[in-house]
This record gives sequence, C-alpha cells and structure tokens, in this order.
Amino acid sequence: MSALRLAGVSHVVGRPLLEGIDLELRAGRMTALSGPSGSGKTTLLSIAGGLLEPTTGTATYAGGPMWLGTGDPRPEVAFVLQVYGLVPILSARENVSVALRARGVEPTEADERAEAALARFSIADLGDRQVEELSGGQMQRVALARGLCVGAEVLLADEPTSELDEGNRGLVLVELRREAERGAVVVVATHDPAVVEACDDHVALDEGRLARVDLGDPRRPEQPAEQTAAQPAEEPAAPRTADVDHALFRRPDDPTGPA
Ligand SMILES: Nc1ncnc2c1ncn2[C@@H]1O[C@H](COP(=O)(O)OP(=O)(O)OP(=O)(O)O)[C@@H](O)[C@H]1O
Repeated sequence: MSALRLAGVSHVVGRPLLEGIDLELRAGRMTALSGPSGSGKTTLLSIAGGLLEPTTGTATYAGGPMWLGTGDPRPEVAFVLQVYGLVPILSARENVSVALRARGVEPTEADERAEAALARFSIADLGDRQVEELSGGQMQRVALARGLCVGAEVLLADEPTSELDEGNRGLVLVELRREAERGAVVVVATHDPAVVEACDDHVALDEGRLARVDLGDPRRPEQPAEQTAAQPAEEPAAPRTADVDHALFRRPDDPTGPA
C-alpha cells in the first residue's frame, strides 16, 4: 500500500515550528499524532495534507508531491479541522452534501450520501437543523461526517474527539478504523490517551521535533525471513515504543512500505 512521506521537513515562520521531520504515515493504518499544545501538530497536518509548503523538505504520497501549489495530481485529501469550518447558516445535511457536490456528485445522490454519513455518527435526526443551532459535539460530528463521506485516500483529523463524550468518541474511533481498513492513510492529532491507544502507530512531537515514533509493527528489515530449528519459533514481539529510529523508515521488505 502507499504511504504519505515527510522527508527532511522543516518549517520556519520567524522561528522553527517544525524541524527535521522524517516520517512515514502508512495507508491502512491509524496514526496518532500527539504532543503538547503548540508542539506543531496542526502545522504538520497542514504540510502532510498539502495546504502548507514546508520551508525545506517534501511531503509526498505514492511518490507525488502533496503541496497543492505544484498543481500536480494528488490523492483525495480530507481534513477534519479543529475549528470544523462548517457553514453556520446551512443545515447539517447541506454542510456534508456540499463537500460531495464540490467533487461532482449529483445533488440527489450527494444528499443521500450526506444522510448516510450523518447516520454513521448517530446524527441523522439532525440533518435539517442549521449548524449554528447545534452543540459543539454535534458540530464536531457533522465535520467528521463531511470529512469521511468523500472516501479520501488521505484523512487528516485534528482533535476530532475533543468535544465528545466517551460513547461518541468510541463511535468516531470505529468510523476512523473503517476508513483505515478501506486503505486510507488516517492521521489523528490528539491529546486523548484513549485515542492514542486505539491507533496502530504513534508519533509524538515536542517543540517541533519528533520526540517519539512508535510504529505498531515495524517489521525491521534485519529480522530473518525464515527461522531455523536452532532458532526460537518466533522472534519476541517488537516493542511498541521506540525512540526516534530512522531505521524504522527503511523497510524494503515491508509490504506496506514504498509504493
Ligand atoms: N502562521 C503562523 N505564524 C507564526 N506562528 C505560527 C503559525 N502557525 C502556528 N504558529 C505557531 O507554531 C506553533 C505550533 O502550532 P500548531 O498549531 O501547529 O501546534 P499544535 O501542536 O497543533 O497545538 P494545539 O495542540 O494547541 O492545537 C505554535 O507555537 C503556534 O503559535
């Protein structure tokens, strides 16, 4: 499967906001992006999704550039923004439908798909309500429905559960998992340990630098392909936690590795 790669990414706005980021975000997996407030999570998501051109380095997917400014074809990207970006005077259904219509889906089909997307987050009954009448948690779920309805190859969600109770957080994690299972790169910036726990991979930032990279199943290339009788039947499981280890990003035998 393809991966979204950040190579040598730094971003400077007066001071460095990100420095020396080398990272592989794998398709088919959920990656949690954690770190203190101001550590650079939103900046990293913006570069990964091609909204922001890094000062140095590149973000690529299947070898092609993510930066929108190149005008090159790129994968379908969906953002679930921290600030939602909903249109307050439109209904919940219209806010979702608009994302589909903008991608060329016929209005009737777009409305039906919007309805189904709202149902995924248990808010089908709110379809006719103007967004400005909704609670924060309801708005957050409309934003998620809008992000997930398009079937994007890259799904970047910034604090998507910040306003949700435990039950709705669980619902969102199930839906994000579905997106990963159909092959999307799913990256979730979060402060919530339960969300980190639910993800396959975990990347932590601190002051714009990688502080931790934990790939759930690193499959290190040096691991022997075949066991002999003298060797144990199974290698001990790789630790879930690793300090930043750039060898983890070079796995030529990894089927989820380079596209
Ligand atoms: N356009 C900008 N110009 C200058 N500084 C910026 C800009 N955008 C972000 N910053 C700064 O970059 C740092 C990282 O911001 P970012 O929003 O990426 O952090 P974050 O980890 O997502 O924070 P939070 O968890 O609070 O959302 C912060 O110190 C922020 O003030």
